[in-house]
Amino acid sequence: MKYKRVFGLVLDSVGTGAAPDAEKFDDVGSDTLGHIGEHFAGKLQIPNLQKMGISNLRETPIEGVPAVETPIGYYGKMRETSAGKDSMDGHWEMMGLPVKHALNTFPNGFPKEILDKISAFSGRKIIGNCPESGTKIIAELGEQQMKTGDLIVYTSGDSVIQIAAHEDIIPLDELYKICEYTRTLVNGPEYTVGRIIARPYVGPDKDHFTRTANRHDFTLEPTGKTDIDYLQEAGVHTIGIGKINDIFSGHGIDEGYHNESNMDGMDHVDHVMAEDFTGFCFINLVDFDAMYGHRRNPEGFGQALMDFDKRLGTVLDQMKPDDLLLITADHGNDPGFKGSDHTREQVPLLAYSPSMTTSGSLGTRSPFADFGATVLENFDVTGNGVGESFLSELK
Ligand SMILES: O=P(O)(O)O[C@H]1O[C@H](CO)[C@@H](O)[C@H]1O
Ligand SMILES: [Mn+2]
Ligand SMILES: [Mn+2]
Repeated sequence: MKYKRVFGLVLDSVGTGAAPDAEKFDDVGSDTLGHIGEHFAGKLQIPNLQKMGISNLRETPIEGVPAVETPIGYYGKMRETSAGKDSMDGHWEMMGLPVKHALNTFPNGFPKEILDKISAFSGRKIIGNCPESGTKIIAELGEQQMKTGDLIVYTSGDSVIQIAAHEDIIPLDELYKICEYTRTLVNGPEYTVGRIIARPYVGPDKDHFTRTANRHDFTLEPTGKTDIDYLQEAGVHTIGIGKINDIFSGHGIDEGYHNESNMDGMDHVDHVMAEDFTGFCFINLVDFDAMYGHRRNPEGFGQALMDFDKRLGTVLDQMKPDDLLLITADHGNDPGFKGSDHTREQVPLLAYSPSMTTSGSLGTRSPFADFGATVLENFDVTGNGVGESFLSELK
């Protein structure tokens, strides 16, 4: 059937086991959901994800979350084909635009010419210039920044330039301007970087610094049309909640909401669900990734999943017969794995509508673009042909 409203919910970094190409990323053995389950030793309670089939889609169920006999909808997995494992690659691929060529990463720091330009533009010195976890680098260099006003510039395993600045020392407006300028330096052809990320923080000293929700991602302009563009052009209403607007540089989004947190994001979902519209609502919940995955904190990650699951219960109760909910993730970020980077994993795929009369497996789908192709088919919109719709399997 065709649905009036489609909600596409991305649980940022909630992977479900190493992808077949994990070796290329040094991520063999990663399993975000599996390791969180092991950490909770039977006490992870996610009854709503469970009844949607979160363990049915796995070879080994999440500990404490047995597979159910009859899920309420359809379940499967997706495998990424993009060259990178960052949020941008994952979301673009979901919307029909896999990232074919690897973007620049900077394991040994940034080229001097780029740093010199940022320095000249901002009138500030640059410190950091290495891959590091964002909370560690502000603990190490934040007090120095408070004295000198220098910019903390760092990266990760992803194609990112991140600029951390204490909000009292470098005002937000200035930080955003520096990031916007930095964006112009790495749009290719010599250097092509996925994201410039403003990382503001507050606090009196290294033991009390906390990052704020004023984080802002300046993403590369999509290199082609994505499914959200095709939807918007066809007059289908498009809503972005959370990082979605940033990830697509605002392209294709009619109505956008910035999230302060996962719970705030779910408030936005409740708000949008109460509206009458025909269209696609694309949601990203980033706390799983930014607050727990990169911090390698399985306790916090599991708690965040349980908190989300409660809100998911409310969403399931509010859904109308012609609503479709699709849940997936953009990559893994296993809190039980080495390092602090994303992990190349398969991602869950869950589909539910109150009008479904049967349930079953959607198998393992690739590329992620099958997700967007399904949304396109639902609204009778033609895209670029990447991905295969599973709409007809939902009954
Ligand atoms: O360690 P923090 O600053 O959270 O940064 C992480 O967040 C970035 C974007 O998700 C990743 O590239 C990784 O470096
Ligand atoms: Mn992500
Ligand atoms: Mn991340």
